Amino acid sequence: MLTLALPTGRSLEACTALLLEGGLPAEPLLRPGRNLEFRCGDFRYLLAKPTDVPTLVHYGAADLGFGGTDVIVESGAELLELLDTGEGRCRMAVAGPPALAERFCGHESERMGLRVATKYPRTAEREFALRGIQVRTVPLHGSVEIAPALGIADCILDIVQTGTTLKANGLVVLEEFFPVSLRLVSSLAASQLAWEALEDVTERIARACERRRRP
Ligand SMILES: Nc1ncnc2c1ncn2[C@@H]1O[C@H](COP(=O)(O)OP(=O)(O)OP(=O)(O)O)[C@@H](O)[C@H]1O
Ligand SMILES: O=P(O)(O)OC[C@H]1O[C@H](OP(=O)(O)OP(=O)(O)O)[C@H](O)[C@@H]1O
Repeated sequence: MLTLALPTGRSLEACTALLLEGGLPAEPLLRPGRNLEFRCGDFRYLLAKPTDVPTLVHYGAADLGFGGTDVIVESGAELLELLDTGEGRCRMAVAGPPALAERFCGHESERMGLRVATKYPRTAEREFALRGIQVRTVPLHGSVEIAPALGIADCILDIVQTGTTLKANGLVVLEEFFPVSLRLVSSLAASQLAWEALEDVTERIARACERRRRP
């Protein structure tokens, strides 16, 4: 039996669709109610907060999991990426008031010490450090775009999809760090102990992704 950890929230619908379109038994996920665990044939599904999926996979509570690149990178968990589903595409970007744009065009020293509000403090520290810039993170759990107007941060690091939230809060993209999309990951242990089963599931989901991409 394989255990898959699935993120609740906006990604659950896409995960369920990919499983069903890949021919995996996942019908109960269409009406999950308050249940957090489902068994269907040879599969067991766990519903978890998106940010907890990498942790469940890392600690072996699940063999596989679906997660956005944003939460996977932020978790710091050592996972094996099996597939980029192409769903939930957006980008991890630094944004701020337009007046800050000049500092982002100039030398790194102009960005030193910036206060960055974010749901992704580890990612912020790592990505800015890779660019030779030390920042101070202001950790928040949501509504990050309001932080510069409140005076508690100079800029934000968050995911941007349509840009609607940035625009509504008077912010612009200053720099894009990396693309984000929904990935299928496994633990290193599961990849060694159950490689054939993982490969079969990955291929089925990959075919479902391909069919979705076809016009
Ligand atoms: N605007 C967006 N566009 C595309 N994908 C997004 C967007 N916002 C979040 N995501 C993806 O969805 C995931 C988080 O989903 P969501 O925002 O529903 O989480 P949540 O609110 O913590 O979930 P829950 O409803 O269980 O509390 C992220 O990992 C990201 O990859
Ligand atoms: O570019 P857009 O299409 O506007 O999407 C980006 C917004 O979506 C996500 O927020 P979410 O809806 O999850 O709200 P929260 O993080 O503030 O709770 C993300 O954190 C951005 O705020």
